[in-house]
Amino acid sequence: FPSPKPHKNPPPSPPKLPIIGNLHQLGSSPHRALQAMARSYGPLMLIHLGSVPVLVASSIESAKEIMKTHDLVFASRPRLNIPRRIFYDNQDIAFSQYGEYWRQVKSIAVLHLLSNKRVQSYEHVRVDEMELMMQKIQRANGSAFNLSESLISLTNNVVCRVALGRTYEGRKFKNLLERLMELLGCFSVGSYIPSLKWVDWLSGLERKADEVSKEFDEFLEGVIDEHVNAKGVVGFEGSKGQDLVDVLLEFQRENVKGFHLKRDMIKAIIVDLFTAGTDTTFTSLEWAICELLRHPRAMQELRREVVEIGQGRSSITEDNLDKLPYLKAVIKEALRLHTPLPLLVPRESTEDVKLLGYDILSGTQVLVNAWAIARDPSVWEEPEEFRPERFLNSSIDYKGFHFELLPFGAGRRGCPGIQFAMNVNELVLANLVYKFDLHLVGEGDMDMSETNGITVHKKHPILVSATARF
Ligand code: HEM
Repeated sequence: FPSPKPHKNPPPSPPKLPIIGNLHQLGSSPHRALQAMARSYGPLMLIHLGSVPVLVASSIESAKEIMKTHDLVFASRPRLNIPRRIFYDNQDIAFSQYGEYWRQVKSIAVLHLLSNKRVQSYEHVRVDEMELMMQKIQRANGSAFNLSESLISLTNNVVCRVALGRTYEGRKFKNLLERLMELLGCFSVGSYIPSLKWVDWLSGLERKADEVSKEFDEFLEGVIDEHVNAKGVVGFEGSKGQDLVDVLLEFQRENVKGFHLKRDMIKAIIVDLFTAGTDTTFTSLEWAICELLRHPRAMQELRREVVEIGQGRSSITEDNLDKLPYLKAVIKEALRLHTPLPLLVPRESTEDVKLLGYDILSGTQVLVNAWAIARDPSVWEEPEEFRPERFLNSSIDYKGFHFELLPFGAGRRGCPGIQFAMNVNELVLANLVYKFDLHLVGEGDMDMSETNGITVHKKHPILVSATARF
């Protein structure tokens, strides 16, 4: 925790309560509560979660200051109680503190695990899993079909096959992943109010985190042993070439640049790929489909585009995807309205710094309200409306260079999995709309309630009735 230093010119702060600070104001939907607070206290405000000062950025300018102008100062992450227990003392990529270790593992991720070339090499995995899902929908033969559940299986299976070489479809693995994600979304009192650390223990939160990480560890031990024993027989059932565990084990053997990748580090990175890669990808796809079902004109336009490209062939292939501007616009618009991680992943400053005239102390936690920026009426026309057309003649992209649209963050800490996620989402969405007429099951409008947690899902699954078009 930061040492109490005199604070010369801090950003505006809402009044706080003793001990809990502003915690009680966050409610079940912190991104919405913080958006409302920013209307009174400005686009750069300092709130207090327990005893921890947290800087909240809610405008393009303030986000740019943090993730571009002073990106290096804000390139660390806070040490939080639950992630520390899950990621082998933060030896993963997403939660590790800024420094040489993070630089090494991030560069392994960017250059070797998630590079465009590597992602491309798994096209067969995406196509297989997409076709399997389409067959399941077809078999439902027009009766109510839980599309959300199917999308979760698809994203889990893709990450499993790419990372581990095969799928683990049993209920047990799915349940383990669900518990892991739920824990990451839990609020740990002890991380913010040191004097109440015992609450995490008493509530069973720490025990649950330790149990889940132990179970995951046993699972990963088995996976790694399997890979080590199968040395030379690269790739498992159904996969061609290397999977990501193979790539990491090769790094370990070769000791590249004198950097020794220990077994715990490999496991932490794999857990990261699951926690950062499955839920986010599934959620963004689910919201995109949900908006299309609510907006028949947009659905029709996308249908027109894919039919023109598909020309009666059985599927839309990956090499067609670049010829589908409306598809890309739909996905961008869904990411704008439903930023899967609305407050991104918290950062932490490592030096004192001046931001928009305010003094920010070293050790301040930072949240960027990307969701609020993406709905800012001073930036976006009719921001609450789903209008994919807004992106058709616009250069605005989500890769971290346009600060009005930041679903993947930006700068050094930006998401390395954009290509991975987008290849899955574009392929699945294009084929779903190409192959089926989808209708919402049930009466009335689609329920748009959100879950609370680090990733914001649709609360209730999408149930559709699908008629095959071929
Ligand atoms: C639609 C899907 C996804 C969304 C919305 C998303 C979003 C994000 C965000 C907001 C961050 C934090 C960025 C920041 O601090 O500036 C992040 C980091 C990260 N993401 Fe993603 N992500 C997605 C998919 C993926 C996938 C598929 C993978 C890997 C398979 C992945 C791996 C990571 C990792 C390893 C980090 C940590 C980077 C670091 O701390 O240096 N993400 N992601």
